[in-house]
Amino acid sequence: VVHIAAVNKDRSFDDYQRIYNTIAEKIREEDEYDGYIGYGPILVRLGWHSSGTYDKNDNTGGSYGGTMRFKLEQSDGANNGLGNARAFMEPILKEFPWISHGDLYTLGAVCAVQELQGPKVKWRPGRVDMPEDTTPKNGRLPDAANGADYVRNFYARLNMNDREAVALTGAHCLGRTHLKNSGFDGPWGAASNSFTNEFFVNLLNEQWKLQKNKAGNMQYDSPKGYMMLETDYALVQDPAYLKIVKEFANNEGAFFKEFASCFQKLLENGIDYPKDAPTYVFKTLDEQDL
Ligand code: HEM
Ligand SMILES: Cc1cnc2ccccc2c1N
Repeated sequence: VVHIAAVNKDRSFDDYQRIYNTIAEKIREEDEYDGYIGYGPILVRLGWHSSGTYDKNDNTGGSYGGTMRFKLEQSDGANNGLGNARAFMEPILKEFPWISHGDLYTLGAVCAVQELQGPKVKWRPGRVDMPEDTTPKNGRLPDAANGADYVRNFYARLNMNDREAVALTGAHCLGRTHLKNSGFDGPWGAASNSFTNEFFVNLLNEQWKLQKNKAGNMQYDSPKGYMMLETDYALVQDPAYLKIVKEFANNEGAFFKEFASCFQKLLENGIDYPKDAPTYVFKTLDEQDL
């Protein structure tokens, strides 16, 4: 499968910055969502899950076709709860009908990372909505009840190495698990809407206890009420991963640099960009004094 980015000469940086600003202002406005976590974390998850179906072996899946808009993909249990993120995007699609779903879902994720004080993430337009029958089969998104070998294998399908895998998992500094979505519970109170290297600091510094939660699923809980998935905790069980976790826990800049590059790579997996395709770095609302 080949997905060529469509270069739309009628649209400029300002058009996309306007969509960025609309999303960013809506995140700022609707701050009460999910116990005042806000929509940032779930917008990051929407962009990530739109892209996480990619398979480097046949270049299928990924963000290009915007197939997250179809009910087949939405019915994948791993996507439970993302309807709230899609509902958030509905009015944006109405106001800017010229943007593809793939571009909007990935732009929303980049906007959320930046507005939550994370690193600048480069973004390129050109994804083209594909028909429903191009939707990949369910089952390509990862399952949390696994260890390091599974995690390494899963990320290899997305063409991500150990450093990229650890950096991407660092997005679990944001938001929380919801029993009704995934059968995992928490962190309570400690859920955050600031993009930092806290995930790695907590992983190393907290006392973790593997226990069955009230849905009967295994998760790691800490006395402070934090939680980690088994696939999170795998990052300190595997020596190669552990080395990188320590680096990122001690150097937030190194984490930000790696996240910025592999998040862009994740959102662009499977897409061929013509040499005249533009690359955008959006300004935050703060940088525009908005
Ligand atoms: C092995 C890989 C991964 C697994 C098994 C996994 C699993 C999960 C689970 C079970 C949840 C809770 C969903 C819910 O109950 O609402 C979650 C939430 C989340 N994930 Fe991951 N995840 C993985 C990788 C990633 C990556 C690569 C990113 C982004 C770069 C990411 C970003 C998020 C965010 C931001 C949330 C919070 C969403 C919210 O607060 O509503 N995750 N993840
Ligand atoms: C601290 C922490 C750990 N793991 C998570 C997994 C999914 C979503 C959020 C998480 C989170 N805030």
